[in-house]
Amino acid sequence: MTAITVSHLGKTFGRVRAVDDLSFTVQPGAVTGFLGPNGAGKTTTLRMILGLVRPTSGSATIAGRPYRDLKDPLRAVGAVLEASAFHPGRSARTHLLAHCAAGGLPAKRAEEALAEVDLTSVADRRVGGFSLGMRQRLALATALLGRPDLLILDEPGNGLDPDGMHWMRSFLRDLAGQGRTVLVSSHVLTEVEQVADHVVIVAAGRLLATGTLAELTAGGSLEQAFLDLTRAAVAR
Ligand SMILES: Nc1ncnc2c1ncn2[C@@H]1O[C@H](COP(=O)(O)OP(=O)(O)OP(=O)(O)O)[C@@H](O)[C@H]1O
Repeated sequence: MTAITVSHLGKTFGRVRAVDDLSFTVQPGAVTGFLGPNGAGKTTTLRMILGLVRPTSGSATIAGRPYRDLKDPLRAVGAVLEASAFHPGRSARTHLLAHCAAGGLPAKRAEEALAEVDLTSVADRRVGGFSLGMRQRLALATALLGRPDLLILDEPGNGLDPDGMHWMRSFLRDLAGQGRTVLVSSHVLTEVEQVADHVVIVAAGRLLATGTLAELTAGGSLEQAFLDLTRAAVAR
C-alpha cells in the first residue's frame, strides 16, 4: 500500500497560499526526498500530513487513513519536525524514558533507541551540553521509540557538519534497507541526491515534478534538473 497519499492539498494563511493543489504519493520501503526552496511549503505540507495543521482543501493520508484516524500513531509514524526543544537539564536517557512513559512504550525502547543512533556512550550527559548533531540524533531516537514503519523528517541535515551529514545519510539509507519508509525534506539538492530513491519537487506551494531520482536527473545533476524545472515554471 502507498505509505502517504497527498491529494489536491491546499493551505492558505491569510493571503499567503503556502500549499496549492499539491498531489503526490510516497512509496513504502524507500527514501523520498521532498525538495523545494525556502518558503516552498514543505514544512506546512509535512505538518498537514501529521495532522498538526488543518488543510484549507484536499487531504493527506498515511496508509490510507488521515493521521488522526491511525489506531496506534506512535507505532505507525515517527516525526522530527525541527531541531527539537529538549529540557536542557535532562540526560538523553531520562528524556527518552519520559517519552516511553508518556507514550505507553516499554522502557527498554529507550536503551535500544540510544544504541540505534549511537548515543549510548553519552546517554547520561545533560542534553544542554549536546552539539547540534547529537541533538538531531536524540530527536531521531525519540521518533524511533515506537519502531514506526514511516519516518517524516523536516530538514534533518540543517546545521550539521560533514561528519554529521554523512552519519545522517547512512542512517536514512539503513532505515530504507530495513524496509521502512522515509520522507525527508530539504532545500539542499546535493544532500538529497546522495540519499533519495524518489524525489518530490515543490516551489511556491505547487508540485514541479515527482519521480525516481534517475528519471528526474536523466544522467545529469539534480541541481540542473531543479533549475530547468523552476525556470520552466516561472516562464509559464
Ligand atoms: N503559521 C503561518 N502563518 C502564516 N504564514 C505561514 C505560516 N506557516 C507558514 N507560512 C508561510 O507559508 C509559506 C510556506 O512556508 P513553509 O514553512 O511551509 O515552507 P518551507 O518550504 O518549509 O520553507 P523552509 O525551507 O524555509 O522551511 C511561507 O510563505 C511562510 O511564510
